[in-house]
Amino acid sequence: MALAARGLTRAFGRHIAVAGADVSVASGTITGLVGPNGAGKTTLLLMLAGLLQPDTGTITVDGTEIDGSRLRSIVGWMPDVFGTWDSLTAVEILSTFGRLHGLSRTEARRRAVDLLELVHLAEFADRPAHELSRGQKQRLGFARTLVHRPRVLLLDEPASGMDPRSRVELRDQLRALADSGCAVLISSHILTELSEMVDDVIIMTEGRTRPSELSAGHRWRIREAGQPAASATTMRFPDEQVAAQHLAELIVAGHQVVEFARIDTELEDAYLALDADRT
Ligand SMILES: Nc1ncnc2c1ncn2[C@@H]1O[C@H](COP(=O)(O)OP(=O)(O)OP(=O)(O)O)[C@@H](O)[C@H]1O
Repeated sequence: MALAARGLTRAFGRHIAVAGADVSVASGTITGLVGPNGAGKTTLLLMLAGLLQPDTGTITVDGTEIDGSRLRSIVGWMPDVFGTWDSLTAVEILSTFGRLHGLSRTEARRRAVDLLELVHLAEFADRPAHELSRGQKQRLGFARTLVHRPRVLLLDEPASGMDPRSRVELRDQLRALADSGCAVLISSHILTELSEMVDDVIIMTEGRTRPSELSAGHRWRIREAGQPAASATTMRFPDEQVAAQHLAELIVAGHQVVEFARIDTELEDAYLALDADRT
């Protein structure tokens, strides 16, 4: 399912938090949303999730404009902090959301148990949520996001509080969801991690969006034997297959390639350049 928005605007009093933002997230892809504190990312995500009414602009799914209540049935929304009902167990919390999304009692319980397996919280299934650590609550929040099998996922700083293993698992789970056809939009300040995960990036500053150069593929660093590290070549390829093809051609042509790697600081570099522009 593809999600798109055009000219989204939202003000709080006289402060314009989002000022004509454009978003396009294709089915099967993961898009990063980055920008400084206060840029308007959460406000934008809330509008895309159908939880905040835009002042102007349109939101479409697969090309059809839809309203907030329809959006909420299609979209899985994961806020940066997942408030739980502390006295309910993990299974009860997920089943309750399942019931709210129209599942029968039996289906909701089965879905809750499956999702707790997925996020490695099965041992907490029948324990009250107040026993969960912050990172475990985030994982429970991710499970809740998936209860109604959403085809669009919007995640606001989902990895905050998660340990390294949980972050890697989250990344793999998001990729699997994208591969199954979901459109995923994820905001994060951890740019190196984000850059390993995303196919595309939207940069947001002062309420406005702009695509990043990453849309045109990633830059790769290439160094041959005897070539000083500082003078390694960099090239941009649209995808990994084209990069691999170029490497094969270099080898066949007799080049002694000793380094061929994607530059993972690319997003960070673009972001810092943007920050420098601001000051
Ligand atoms: N409910 C609200 N009432 C008034 N102002 C708000 C409200 N929500 C957000 N804002 C303001 O809108 C602007 C954008 O906030 P938002 O939370 O969308 O930014 P953000 O990019 O998600 O920031 P961060 O990276 O710090 O999470 C900020 O200036 C914020 O103070």
